[in-house]
Amino acid sequence: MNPLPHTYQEPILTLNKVSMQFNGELILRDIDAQIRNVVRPGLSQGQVLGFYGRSGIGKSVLCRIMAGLLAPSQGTVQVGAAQKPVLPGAVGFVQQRYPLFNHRTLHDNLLVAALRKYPEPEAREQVETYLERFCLGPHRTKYPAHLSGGQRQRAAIAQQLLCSEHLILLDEPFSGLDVAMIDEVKKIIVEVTTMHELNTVVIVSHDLATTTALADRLWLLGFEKDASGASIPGATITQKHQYNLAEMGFAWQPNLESEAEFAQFVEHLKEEIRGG
Ligand SMILES: Nc1ncnc2c1ncn2[C@@H]1O[C@H](COP(=O)(O)OP(=O)(O)OP(=O)(O)O)[C@@H](O)[C@H]1O
Repeated sequence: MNPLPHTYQEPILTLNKVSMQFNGELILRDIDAQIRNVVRPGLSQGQVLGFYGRSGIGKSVLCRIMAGLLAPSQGTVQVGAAQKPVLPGAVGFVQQRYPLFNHRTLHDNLLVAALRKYPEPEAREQVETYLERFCLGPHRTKYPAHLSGGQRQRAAIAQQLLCSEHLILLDEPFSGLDVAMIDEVKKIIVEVTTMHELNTVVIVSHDLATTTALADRLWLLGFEKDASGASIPGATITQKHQYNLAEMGFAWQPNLESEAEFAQFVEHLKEEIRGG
């Protein structure tokens, strides 16, 4: 497919020789990868990274490292336009259970998050903006236990965006959702990326078609092979497995999922994941 016009500016997330081992077992090895600010003429366009790999390969470990919640054994993670070393709280992390404070209303959950980043009057304004844009206004006085799964998820995404610096990781955002809810979450992700051009969403998912259709870049975590064909310990993201979907013509295209070329690419990804 024909790529849509775009250019790249400053780096937003840089992994520099990141390795991780637990008790002598090498889980991640020498990961060098980067997300840059993508700019489309006349549009406010954030970045969406799809992040894949076989179950148990180290995706959650790398997410915790990218979120500053776990220090790598070696290497560095730099975030933001200033490319500072990541600190806990700088990167939003929406985990599968969408943790919210149960004893606070939806509005107050968002306000607590916003007050971590903004002074009070601005924090309240930001909360109102997010309640409206994520269609949560009518539920503002409800407690988390009284929200639907989709509402909780939207609230958790809003909460993390309110207190983080543009970068947000979503762990399996489509799992366990019906088709209507998947459409809702897709809309929210597009909404997030059009709110600010530095907004960057990292989606960790086993739902390759849905995630790839939303993404402009993919990282695939896998094992490299040695000359004898045996896997080298420690999963990594090779250059070959850092797909630039914008340049391949697979980014920002409407109805991408119904295109034969796209379906073939998703099959290719499945093969690479099986092989890796
Ligand atoms: N704190 C820890 N101590 C020891 N080993 C750990 C620790 N955390 C993770 N691991 C190991 O690291 C490996 C990668 O785990 P991780 O949860 O990152 O996999 P994953 O790719 O996210 O899997 P899934 O897709 O099934 O969620 C596993 O073998 C796991 O047992």
